[in-house]
Amino acid sequence: MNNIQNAPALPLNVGVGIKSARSNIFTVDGVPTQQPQQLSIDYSSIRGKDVLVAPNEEQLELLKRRLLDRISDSCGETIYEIGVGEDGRDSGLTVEQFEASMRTLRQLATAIDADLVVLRERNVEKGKTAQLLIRKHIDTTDFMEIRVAVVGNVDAGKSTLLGVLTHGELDNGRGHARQRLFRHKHEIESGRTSSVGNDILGFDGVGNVVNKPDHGHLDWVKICEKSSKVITFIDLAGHERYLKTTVFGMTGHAPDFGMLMIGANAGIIGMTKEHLGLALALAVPVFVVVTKIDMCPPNVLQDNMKLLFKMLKSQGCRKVPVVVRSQDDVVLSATNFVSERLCPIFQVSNVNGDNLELLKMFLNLLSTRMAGSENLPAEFQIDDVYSVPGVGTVVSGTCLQGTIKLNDNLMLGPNAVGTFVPITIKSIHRKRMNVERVRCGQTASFALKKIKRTYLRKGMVMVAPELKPQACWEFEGEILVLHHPTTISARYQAMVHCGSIRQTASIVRMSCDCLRTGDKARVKFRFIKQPEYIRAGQRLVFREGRTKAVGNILQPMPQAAASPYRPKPAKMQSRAHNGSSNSSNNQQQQPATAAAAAKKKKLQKILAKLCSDFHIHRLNRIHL
Ligand SMILES: Nc1nc2c(ncn2[C@@H]2O[C@H](COP(=O)(O)OP(=O)(O)OP(=O)(O)O)[C@@H](O)[C@H]2O)c(=O)[nH]1
Repeated sequence: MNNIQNAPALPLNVGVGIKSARSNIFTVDGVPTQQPQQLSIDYSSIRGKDVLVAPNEEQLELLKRRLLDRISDSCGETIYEIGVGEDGRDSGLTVEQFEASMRTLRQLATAIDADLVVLRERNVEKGKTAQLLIRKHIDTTDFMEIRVAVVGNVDAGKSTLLGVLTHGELDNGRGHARQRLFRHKHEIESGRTSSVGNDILGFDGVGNVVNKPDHGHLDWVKICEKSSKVITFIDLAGHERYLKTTVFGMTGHAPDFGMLMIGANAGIIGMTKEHLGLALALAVPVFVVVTKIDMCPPNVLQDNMKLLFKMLKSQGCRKVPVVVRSQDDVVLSATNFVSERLCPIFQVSNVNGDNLELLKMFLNLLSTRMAGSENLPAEFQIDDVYSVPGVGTVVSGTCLQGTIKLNDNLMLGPNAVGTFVPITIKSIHRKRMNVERVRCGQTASFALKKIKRTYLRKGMVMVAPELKPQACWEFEGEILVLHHPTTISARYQAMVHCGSIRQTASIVRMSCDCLRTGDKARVKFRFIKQPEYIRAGQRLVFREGRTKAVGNILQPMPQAAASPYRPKPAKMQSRAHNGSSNSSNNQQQQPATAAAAAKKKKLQKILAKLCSDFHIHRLNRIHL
């Protein structure tokens, strides 16, 4: 079985001078900038493996700038490798050089007000190297935020693992740990998650868990105040019945990573492949957690691991699976995880706690994928709307770009006719904590001034006025059909999930006559109910029952007008039916219209009877 040591070598995104996953635009104060002249900082004098041993004043200043830059690039922390040169070759320091380098790095960390933790020390041919986590102190109202979507089949142990991680108490194997996470009575009774849940796990500057439940309850504000990094778990339902909600959790809640849970004894069953496919389609990097290893016979575990490896390595996934067994493996997999190809696998038990520490260490090292667009105009997608007594209308969601501050004026929309209205931000909460601003990649709730709850819906956005937002009835996208029993042709209707938008759309035209499983096409869609705010490049999922297509938006079409005409949906077409789409559409339209007319007549009859029974005359005015 593969261990991380046997996995193909992947480039590390750490180390002095080794390029970070995101583009580096260097600045004097470590804040990312778009100004090209700042790129001219010459770092050539700090490229050597022994630069930290005895740097001069100038080198020290450059090292500090470089460190600040890397920290701001990763939104608050970086993993630094000492004893490795810029080119990655010729690594290793003598014991004295290593000690001197550590002293310099500690000095630098103090100078920039950061914590430093040694993650991994290694003896290589020419001496010693180490990887260290440098995490900047941030004030009590700020913290780094990583969102992890928790997916997997029913009974894989998702809610249980989250209960164990966030409450620090092991499970009894009969559902004890998950009880605190359920939000509805029917969930407690059935033991099944049906909604999108949020649970948080906080880490301090040196990576210790700060969650301290008080009589089984977690105080989110206290956790956030003590945390440098907060992991938000988006707990999703495993049952097929709730797939629509699970898809919404994966698209609307903008997760940075996916945690695919698999029961060791059950293996890859039910919705496991479906959920993995969804994460892959949305380009969300996935790691796997195999639970229940305490109750699984070794031969069953081995067989299921073989199948898991086979699935991850298959053409559709193209992942490099690695089993994480030690702290070294954790550091290696966390630092290479952004490459999206690596798929770390943890084997844990929620009952006896096996390997849970490795999983926590891994979670502590994850860094956000949504960074670097703080200076752009603000864009916030709404995934939920509430009416809070004494506060008013509250919306929650994710800031996709820019920064939003208290009393900012933004444009909210689109409404049913595609317009946006100006609104003012009254107050901001992050994880139930009052804050003054929210940056890209962070989730938040806003209390809005002078707006009714009924005006709002999931899928709306709040954007900076300079973006001049426009709503679209139509857009062009490129889709790949993952599954359809027969063929898809023009006028086919299905649900489009795109960000927090969830609306039925109809295919207006396609670049080919019909689409079958595995086919790719350029397709023009039209929303059925109302126009939406969409952007080019957004990922989308197009599904109806077992039919599933994935793709991305190529071109929003804000100029397309609303039409009173709604195309009749095209139901599944038979395989034999491959002729010209136009003629076939006409043939189909007649029975569809006839059926609609018959339905209307029947409804009119019922209505007339109701009116005469109850002596109501005004009902006659209702148009069917
Ligand atoms: N022995 C053992 N039992 C476990 C472990 N993890 C979870 N369980 C048990 O497995 C059962 C199902 O766990 P859940 O956490 O409800 O599973 P789920 O994946 O959240 O299920 P849905 O919410 O329906 O999607 C519960 O009775 C848990 O006590 C484990 O590591 N070992």
